[in-house]
Amino acid sequence: MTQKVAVLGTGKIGEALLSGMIRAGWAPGSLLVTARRPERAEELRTRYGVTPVGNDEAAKTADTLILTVKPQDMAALLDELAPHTPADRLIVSGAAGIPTSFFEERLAPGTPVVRVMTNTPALVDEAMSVISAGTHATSEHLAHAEEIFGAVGKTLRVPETQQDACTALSGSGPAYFFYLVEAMTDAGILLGLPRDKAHDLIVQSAIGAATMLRDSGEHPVKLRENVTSPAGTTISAIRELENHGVRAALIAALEAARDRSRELASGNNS
Ligand SMILES: NC(=O)C1=CN([C@@H]2O[C@H](COP(=O)(O)OP(=O)(O)OC[C@H]3O[C@@H](n4cnc5c(N)ncnc54)[C@H](OP(=O)(O)O)[C@@H]3O)[C@@H](O)[C@H]2O)C=CC1
Ligand SMILES: O=C(O)[C@@H]1CCC=N1
Repeated sequence: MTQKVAVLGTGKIGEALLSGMIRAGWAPGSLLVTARRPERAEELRTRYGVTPVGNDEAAKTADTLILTVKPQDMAALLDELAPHTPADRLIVSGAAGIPTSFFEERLAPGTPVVRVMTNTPALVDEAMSVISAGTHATSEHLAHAEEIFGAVGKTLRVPETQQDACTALSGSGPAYFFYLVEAMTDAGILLGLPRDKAHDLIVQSAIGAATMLRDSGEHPVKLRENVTSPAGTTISAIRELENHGVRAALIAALEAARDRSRELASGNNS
C-alpha cells in the first residue's frame, strides 16, 4: 500500500518540506496538504500538483500527518483532528516548543508522535532537522520521519530533553547568520563600499567559511587562527568583538531562545 503523507498547515516550513519531498521523488499523488485559506490551498495545488483537503479528511486518509502550524495554533488544530484521527496515524510535529506529551494527551491513547525541529535552509535542501520520539514512537517511526526530513537536508536524533536547545541553535540558527551578514554589510557601507558589492563580498565569505567548516575537518578555532596574522587586521577586529562582548551576547541570545521554546511548551503564547 502506498503510504500517504499529509502536511497540515502548509505555510513556509510546510511548503519547504513539501517541495523538497517532491524534488526527492515523492509522487504528488501520495501527498495531501491542508491550508486555512482556500486561495492558499489552490496555490499549493497549482504549484505542486498535490491535493488540498480539510484537516479531518487528511486525518482519515493519510498514514502520516505532519503538523506545521504555529505553536499558538496547535491546540485548535488538535481539537479539530482528535475525533477523526485513528491511533495508528504517525503524528510528526514541526512546531517549536510543543512537547510530544501535548499531542499524546489530546489524541487517541497509543498514538505515535515524533517531534522535529527543522530550519528554513530546507528550501535549498540544506536543512538541519533534529528528531525525537514520543512515548509510543518506535525506531520505525523515527526512520520514517528521517526519510521525510532527509529529503531536505541532514537529520539527527536527539532525546526530547534537548529539543529546546536544538531549537535555539539550529531552528533559529539561520536567522543569526542572516543578521550577521546584514550587520557586516552595514559595516561595508561605513567603510565606503556600495551596498551590492559589500553584500556580495560578505555572502561569498560566508559561503567559503561555511564550506571550510563543513569540509576541512579543522576546528573553528584553528580556522580562525589561520586568518589571524600577527599584528594584522583580523586581530584588530577580534579585539573589538571581544570588547563589545559579542561572544557573551551570543551565549545569552541562544539561552533566551531556549527559554522561549520552553515557554511555548507551557502555553505562554503571547
Ligand atoms: N520559520 C522557521 O524558521 C521555522 C519554523 N518552525 C516551526 O514551523 C511551524 C510553522 O512555521 P512557519 O512555516 O514559519 O509558519 P507559517 O505561518 O508560515 O505557516 C503556518 C501555516 O499554518 C496555517 N494554519 C494555521 N492553522 C491552521 C489550521 N487549523 N488548518 C490549516 N492550516 C492552518 C497558517 O495559515 P494562515 O496562512 O492563514 O495563517 C499558515 O499558512 C511553527 O510551529 C514553527 O515553530 C520550525 C523551524 C523553523
Ligand atoms: O522563531 C521561531 O519561533 C521559529 C522556530 C525556530 C525558528 N523559527
